Parts: sequence; structure tokens; C-alpha cells
Amino acid sequence: MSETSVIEVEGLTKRFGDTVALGDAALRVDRGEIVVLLGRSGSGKSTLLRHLDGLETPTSGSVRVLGEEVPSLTGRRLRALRGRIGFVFQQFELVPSLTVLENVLTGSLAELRGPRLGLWSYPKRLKLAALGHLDRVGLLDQAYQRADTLSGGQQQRVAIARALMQEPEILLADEPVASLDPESSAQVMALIREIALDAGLTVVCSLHQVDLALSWGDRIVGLRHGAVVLDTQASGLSKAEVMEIYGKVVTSTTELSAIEDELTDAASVVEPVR
Ligand SMILES: Nc1ncnc2c1ncn2[C@@H]1O[C@H](COP(=O)(O)OP(=O)(O)OP(=O)(O)O)[C@@H](O)[C@H]1O
Repeated sequence: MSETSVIEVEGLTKRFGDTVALGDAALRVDRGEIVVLLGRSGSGKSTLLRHLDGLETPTSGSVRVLGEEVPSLTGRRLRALRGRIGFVFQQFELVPSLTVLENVLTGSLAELRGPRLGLWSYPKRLKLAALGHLDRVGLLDQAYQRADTLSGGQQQRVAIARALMQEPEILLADEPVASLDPESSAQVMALIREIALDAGLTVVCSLHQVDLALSWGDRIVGLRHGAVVLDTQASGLSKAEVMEIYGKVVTSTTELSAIEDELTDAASVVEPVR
């Protein structure tokens, strides 16, 4: 592993039965980079992200993260690596009946022993850290509300605060705004970028929205049928060039709009929430 890279994926193939989710995929990410994975539904984005956190085992190939060969890790060593990687999901994955603060505190469970029942069972140091992260994501006033009373955008910000409890070096985000309306999406993405830049976090984030990807990411990695078909800096990249990821050569603006509508429809598996 080179001195600057924190993620090195080489020749990664993953088959689920007859389905080739990833075929000889490669990715190298340097510390502090903000990378977007783009690609049609089923192109392998989630599968690639899940390999980085040891949630999938490769059929073949190498996955090195923070100097560790991920597929070879088990037990304590895998948990230790996961403690250095935050993961944010499309559906937030909060416990709806717990308060916002308790949800954030669950991000620290890796460093505590045994189950936790109620706020009193967490050390004061962690409660203060959790309140600090809630302040960072603009939700300090909601700390003692039940998580399910918040809007979708607020719930995703709670999930970000929960990930920050680990003080991660890498943040993985799997379509973090796919369930949100455009305004909340923009706010959540801006927040992730701000936090990443402040903390020097490395971010790998899958997205469906091409415009958002181009304005938000430093680098765009395009996947098609499980292979990396584009890997370039976002600045200067045109939307039409990005559309080639989707197997579309765009010759007019009208055609571009039609393709985008098709992709948005395909991506909207879940109804947007506020
Ligand atoms: N656990 C699994 N079992 C069987 N097939 C799977 C599994 N996980 C993923 N796949 C298949 O692997 C391929 C890649 O899926 P993946 O979820 O990585 O794509 P994606 O680009 O993240 O899609 P989306 O944008 O819809 O989330 C798809 O054909 C999918 O059906």
C-alpha cells in the first residue's frame, strides 16, 4: 500500500450465483479524497462499498483498507478496522423509539462492553462527545426527541453524527440522500463535505444524481456492469461525458434530459421523504 492511499482495490470480482456484481474492479483512494461512485442501479456500487467495510467477501481479488487486507480479517481485528470506518446508509438505520442522543451514542458501542440500556449507562465523556456531534450537524435542540419525530434530512444528520462518534478516518456513504427531497439532499451532502474537509476524512459515496455528484465530489468513479469505466477528477468533467457511464452517448440536450428522467425513475425505489 502506498503512503498516501487508504483504499486499494485490485482485480475485485464478486459473484452472487450467476450474477457478476463486480468484475475485475479496481479503485485507489488517497487520504482526504472525496470520491463519488456513479452508475446505474445494479452496477455494483453498494457491493463495492460493502467490500471496503468487510461486509462482503470477494470471490477473488484484493481489498486493502487502511493498510489491512480486509477479507483476511475476522473477529477483533475486523471490528478494529470497522471502528475506523463510518458507514451511512440510504435508510438512516436509526432506532426509531430511542432519542436522537441515544441513537448517536450507539455509534460508540464498539468501544464499550455489554448492552446499554438508557442514557445513564453511557459514560459522561461519550455523552458530551455525542452532544458535540449533534451540535456539529445542527441538531442539538432535538437531542432528547425520539428519532422517529424527525424529518428524513434530520434523521440522516443524526446518522452522520452517529458515524462521527467513531472518529472515523474513512466515511462510506451508500446513496445517503436517495430518500430525501432535493433541498434536504443538498443540505446533507454539503454537511458531509464540510465535515470531511474539517476532519481530513476520506469519503467514498455512491449517488444517483449526476449534477450533485459533479458539484459535490472531487473525483468521479463510474461503474458499469461491475467494472470501473470512468475514473477522473470531477472538475472539468461534462455531464455528457458522465452519461457514457450509463452506456449512453449523448448528442443533444433533449436526449440528456430524457436519459436523466429514466435514471431518476429507476433510482427512486423509495418515496422521497422531507
Ligand atoms: N446479496 C446479494 N445476493 C444476490 N445478488 C446480489 C446481492 N447483492 C447484490 N446483488 C446483485 O449484484 C448486482 C450489483 O448490486 P449492487 O447493489 O451492488 O448495485 P448498485 O449499483 O448499488 O445498485 P443500486 O443503485 O440499485 O443500489 C445486482 O445485480 C444485484 O442484484
